Amino acid sequence: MNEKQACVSIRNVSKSFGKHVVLQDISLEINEGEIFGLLGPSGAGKTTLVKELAGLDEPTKGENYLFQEKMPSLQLIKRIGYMAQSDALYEDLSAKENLQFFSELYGLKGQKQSQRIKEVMELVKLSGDVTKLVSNYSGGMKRRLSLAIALLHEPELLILDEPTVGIDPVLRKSIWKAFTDLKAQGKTLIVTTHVMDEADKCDRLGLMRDGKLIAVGTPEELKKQTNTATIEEAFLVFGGVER
Ligand SMILES: Nc1ncnc2c1ncn2[C@@H]1O[C@H](COP(=O)(O)OP(=O)(O)OP(=O)(O)O)[C@@H](O)[C@H]1O
Repeated sequence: MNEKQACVSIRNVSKSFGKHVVLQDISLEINEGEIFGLLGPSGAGKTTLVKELAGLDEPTKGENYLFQEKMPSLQLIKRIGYMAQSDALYEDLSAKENLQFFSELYGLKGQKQSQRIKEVMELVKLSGDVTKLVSNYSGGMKRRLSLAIALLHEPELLILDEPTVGIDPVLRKSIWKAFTDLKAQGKTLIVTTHVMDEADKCDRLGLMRDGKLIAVGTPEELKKQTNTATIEEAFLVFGGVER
C-alpha cells in the first residue's frame, strides 16, 4: 500500500496570529506522485498551511518536512513550484517578459528557457497571447500565466493555491488534464480548492475546517465512511453539521 515515499510530512503543526489560532495541531503525510486536495471553506487555514509548505511562513508549533528536509529551506526552492492565491505578476510587462524574468531566477537560460516558455504557455493555452501586456490579461488568463510560471522549472512538487479560480469550465478541464499528466510524470501536486467536482479528481483529500484537519482519505473512502453520495455531504458529516 505505502510503496511511495512521503514527500511532504506535516508534524503537529499549529499556527497563531496573535491570539487567533489559524492551524491546530495538523499532522499529515503526502506521498510522492499523488494529487492531494486541501478542501475547506473560506478561512479554514488552507492558504496558511500551503504557504508554510512553500517556505513563505513558519509554524508557531510543529514542523514541516519536504523531501525529508525541514522547511523553510532555500535549497528546496528549486524543487517546488508555488502558485499563490493572488497573482504575483508584473502588470507592465508582457507575459513573455514575466516568464523570462522568472526563468532567470531559476537559472533557466538560452535555448532551454525559450523551450520551457513555449511548453508552459501551450499547456495553459496562452500561446497566442505571449506578447500581450499582463495588464491587458483577464483574471482567468492571469491565473493561467501564474500556473505557467509555477511550472517553468519543472519542479517535483507543485503547491497550487486555488489554481482554477476565475477559469471557465472548459479550460478548467484542460488544466486538470495537465495536472493528471504531471502526476503521470511522477510529480506531486497539492491543490487547495472550494470546488467539489475538483475534489473528486484528487487521489486523496484533506478536509479542513476552523484550522483543523477533520478527515483525510480518498474521495471514495470519505463518502463511504459517511455513507454519503457526494464530497459536499461527506464534508458536512465530518464537520458535525446536521443534514
Ligand atoms: N497574516 C495574517 N495575519 C492575521 N490573520 C491571518 C493572516 N493570514 C491569515 N490569517 C487568518 O487566518 C485564517 C485562515 O486564513 P487562510 O487564508 O489560511 O484560509 P483559507 O482556508 O485559505 O481561506 P480562503 O479559501 O478564503 O483562501 C483567516 O481567519 C485569516 O483571516
